[in-house]
Amino acid sequence: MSTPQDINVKQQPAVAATGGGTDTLLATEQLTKNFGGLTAVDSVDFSIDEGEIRCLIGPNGAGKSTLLELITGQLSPSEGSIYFDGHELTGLPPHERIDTGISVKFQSPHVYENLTVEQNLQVPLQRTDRDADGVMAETLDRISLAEKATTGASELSHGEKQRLEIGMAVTLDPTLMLLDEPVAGMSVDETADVAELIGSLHDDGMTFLVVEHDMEFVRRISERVTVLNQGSIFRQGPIEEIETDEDVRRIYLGENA
Ligand SMILES: Nc1ncnc2c1ncn2[C@@H]1O[C@H](COP(=O)(O)OP(=O)(O)OP(=O)(O)O)[C@@H](O)[C@H]1O
Repeated sequence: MSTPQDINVKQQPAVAATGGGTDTLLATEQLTKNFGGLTAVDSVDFSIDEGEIRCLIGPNGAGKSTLLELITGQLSPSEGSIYFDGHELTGLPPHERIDTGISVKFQSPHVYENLTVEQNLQVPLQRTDRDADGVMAETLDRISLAEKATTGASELSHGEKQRLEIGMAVTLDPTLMLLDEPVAGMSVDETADVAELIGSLHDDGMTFLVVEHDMEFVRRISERVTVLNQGSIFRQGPIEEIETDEDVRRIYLGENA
């Protein structure tokens, strides 16, 4: 098992190559993942600045979830490196990455159906030495589930379950939150609630990387967007530029337009 090295990401070539500024929080360098003969993520140099809400978009099979899972450590890269907040993450197991300040909410809800809302939040809280009562009250309030604290998770709507899972990640007070399709299958109102929740966490300084297909939601939460296509970064820039880019429309937006 490798140990975190004190690497200043600001000095990494990948950061310079991808235009990362002096506040780069996460950087990947030549990150590659092969599944047999298929290259799902192909030599990706990618970076996120501290305080950003970055959305990662792209057609089905572009490699978005794979990139996320390489960052969390669910998958090991075939080649390349990942740096976060001054440490090299490559080779660290997922739980050690969480300890560096990365939390993740995967695509499908991972709440404990047989526990109440409060008990679900207690699960990650046990990992921390934070003031459990204070964090519990604040989180319930943030995710608008205070009135359902003692309700069984199985009785929650899809949107409430998604908010609960974001809340579970928030209890760890992460620096970077990774969200994989957080509003998939949600109603317009539920989607608006999640956008508001992300906005309020961002106001408090949290950085986000969000994989999402819902362009209305992307427009609402993100200023800067990265487009992945066939495992490579295809375009990167402000949402207004990305949306009007003919090539992006062709490979991605055309699907949903
Ligand atoms: N465990 C795996 N084994 C083999 N191939 C995989 C595995 N995981 C993903 N792939 C393949 O890698 C490619 C990228 O998949 P990935 O799920 O990362 O794409 P995505 O952009 O997240 O797609 P979607 O938007 O549909 O979720 C796809 O061709 C997929 O079939």
